[in-house]
Formats: sequence, C-alpha cells, structure tokens
Amino acid sequence: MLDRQQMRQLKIEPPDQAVYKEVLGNWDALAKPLDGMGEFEELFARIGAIRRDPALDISRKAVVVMCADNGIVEEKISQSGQDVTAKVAAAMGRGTSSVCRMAKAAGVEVIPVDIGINEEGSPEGVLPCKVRRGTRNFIKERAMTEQETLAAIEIGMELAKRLAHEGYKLLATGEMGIGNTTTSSAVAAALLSCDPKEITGKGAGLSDTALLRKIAVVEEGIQMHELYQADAFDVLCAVGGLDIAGLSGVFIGGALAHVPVVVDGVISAVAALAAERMIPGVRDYVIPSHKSREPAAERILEKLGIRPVLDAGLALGEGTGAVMMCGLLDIARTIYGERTTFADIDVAPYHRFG
Ligand SMILES: O=C(O)c1ccc[n+]([C@@H]2O[C@H](COP(=O)([O-])O)[C@@H](O)[C@H]2O)c1
Ligand SMILES: Cc1cc2nc[nH]c2cc1C
Repeated sequence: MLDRQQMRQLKIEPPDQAVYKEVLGNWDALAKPLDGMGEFEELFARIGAIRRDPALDISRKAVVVMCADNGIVEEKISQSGQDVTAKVAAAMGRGTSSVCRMAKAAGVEVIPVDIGINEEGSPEGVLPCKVRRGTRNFIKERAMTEQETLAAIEIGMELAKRLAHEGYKLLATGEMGIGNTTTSSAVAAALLSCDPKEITGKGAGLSDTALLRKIAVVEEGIQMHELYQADAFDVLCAVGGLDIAGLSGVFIGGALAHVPVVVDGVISAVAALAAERMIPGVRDYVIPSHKSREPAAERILEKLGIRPVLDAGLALGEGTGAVMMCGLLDIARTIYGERTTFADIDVAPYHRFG
C-alpha cells in the first residue's frame, strides 16, 4: 500500500522535446497552410512528446469513470438525491449512460469504477474498488482519512498503469457522484486561494437560494479545516472526494507511464490540479478538452497552463467532454496519419517568416 512518503518521492520525467519538434515539422510538411490545424498541431506535438512517438498512435483509448458518493449531500447542496450516483453507475455498467453512447460513437472504451458508491456491493459491469461507502460530511469532520485518500489515489494510479500496459495509448477521465461539484469547489477554492463565491456554480442544477447555501457550505469547510494554509493532499482529505482522489491517481499514473490523460469537466480538472500540486510535472501529461460551465473550471485550467478546445457550456460529467475531444483528436489525426505533403501536390514547402 502506497504511503505519503513514497508518493512524495515519485518523479515525473519531462516529455521528449526532440519528438515535440519532429511532430511540428511533420505538420509543416503537410499540404495545408502553416498552422492550419491551429492548436491541434501543438497538442499533437505534446502527445508525441509524451508517448515518445512521432507517429502519434492514439488508436486505443479508454475513459476511466470514477463513481463515488459524498457525505456533504446531507447539507442539501445538490438538486439530486444520492441514489442517482448508483443508478447512473449501474446504467454505465450496462453501457447505456450518456458517456457510453458517446464513447461508442467515438471508439473509446468506458471503464466505470466504483471507488465509493454508497451502496452495498458494486453495480454489474462496474469495476469494484470501493474504498468506503461515500465520504463523511466535510462540515462536520474530515471527508476522508489519510489512508482512504491514499487508497483512492493508488487505485487510480494502478489502473492507469495497467491500462498503459494493456496497450491503451490515450486515457480520458470522467466521474459520477452527486455532490461532487461542491467538493470540487471546496478543493478548487483552497488550491487557488480564492473566495468560494467566485468559483462555486450550480452543478447539476440549483436554485439561486440553494447556490447561496452551497457557497456557505464551501466557505465553512475551508474555514473549519484551515485550508488556505494546507497542502494539496490535506485539502483532498478534508473536503475532497474518493472520485477526485482516484482521478488524481489516474493523472499521476498516466504521467508515470507516459500516457496522455484527457481532462474533462470541473471535477476532473480539480483532480489534475491536485495531482500537479502533489507531484510536480504531471501537468505536462494533461490534455485539455472543454471548458465546463462550472466557474471553477476556467480558473483551474488557466493555473494548469492548458487551454480548453471546446467552449460549449457543457456540464454533464461522466467524461463526456473528454470523449468528445477524443473524437476530435481522431479526426484531426487523419491528415497527419495519411499524409498528403507539399511534395505530393508538387508545391514547394512553405517557410516560416520571422
Ligand atoms: O463536468 C462538469 O463540469 C460537471 C458540472 C456539473 C455537474 N456535473 C455532474 O453532475 C453531478 C454533480 O452535480 P451536483 O450538483 O450534484 O454537485 C456529477 O455526477 C457530475 O458528473 C459535472
Ligand atoms: C441523471 C444524472 C446523470 C449524470 N451524469 C453525470 N452526472 C449526472 C447527474 C444526474 C442528475
């Protein structure tokens, strides 16, 4: 079992800059305007550098969906009942939830994980990795013990490692957990040292009055656990969730295995930021997808130094935005994989000015 000391000692190797340059050069040789594929050219250079592969093989992809419950739902910070977590997770196990439909269209495998659903046993088709049945209410006590948080991180790390070993070239992240936009807002406010009012949103739908209660709950959690002074691991224990901790582990495990990991909405973004704070260098392995409607998302992605590609007000979760990004990456890659170069169309290559 992973301990805190071992975790602190993990080292992330930087992506390969020679491959990065080679991929950019290959884009320039294609019969198209220079930089015609915009940010996708740089994103693919990063993916090549991460995988140390200028061929940019991203043929096998999986989305890891961490499902867990949150004790903070006692404070009525979500429009949905806690039972929805298990119900949507069960649909995921059957292949019928939103992310499953989209992943089928995009050629991405869905790996739902029960890392903390508040039910006895795990739904059929969902990987049984329950650390405990939901977290504790963070305005009464710490949401998780150190051991529970480490266990969740380790589950994510081991899963990413196993998937890399099985030949997945790109991983995407997702989650399902009623109440997890409250835990995410609390973790984000602490890690960004900002006022919860600025970054707490309506999650899966709340009235204006309920949003004020949600903000007050986040403020109370931060004050009670003195989180503006805490490190990322302590923040996770105090106000985080098993899904967030598990996804942090996926980001760390992906980075250690040289696999790019696509971030999804606000919960996944918060997990990536926590992972970067715990193990510096992880962010070099994070691939953007969309800018969630939750206000914290933009701030977190900015802090991570990654720019979202889609800005469509998505707020569904489950990894749906990340899966959409996988589809876009596949489409964009076709012109790189089946190269038509300047030489093929008998035109002299363009040169960069300045
Ligand atoms: O991905 C996002 O940014 C996102 C934004 C709002 C809601 N969600 C999803 O909605 C659920 C959490 O909403 P809530 O209001 O219960 O905190 C959870 O299952 C998430 O997958 C997800
Ligand atoms: C039905 C439902 C499906 C979801 N999928 C991700 N978060 C969700 C929240 C709700 C409420």
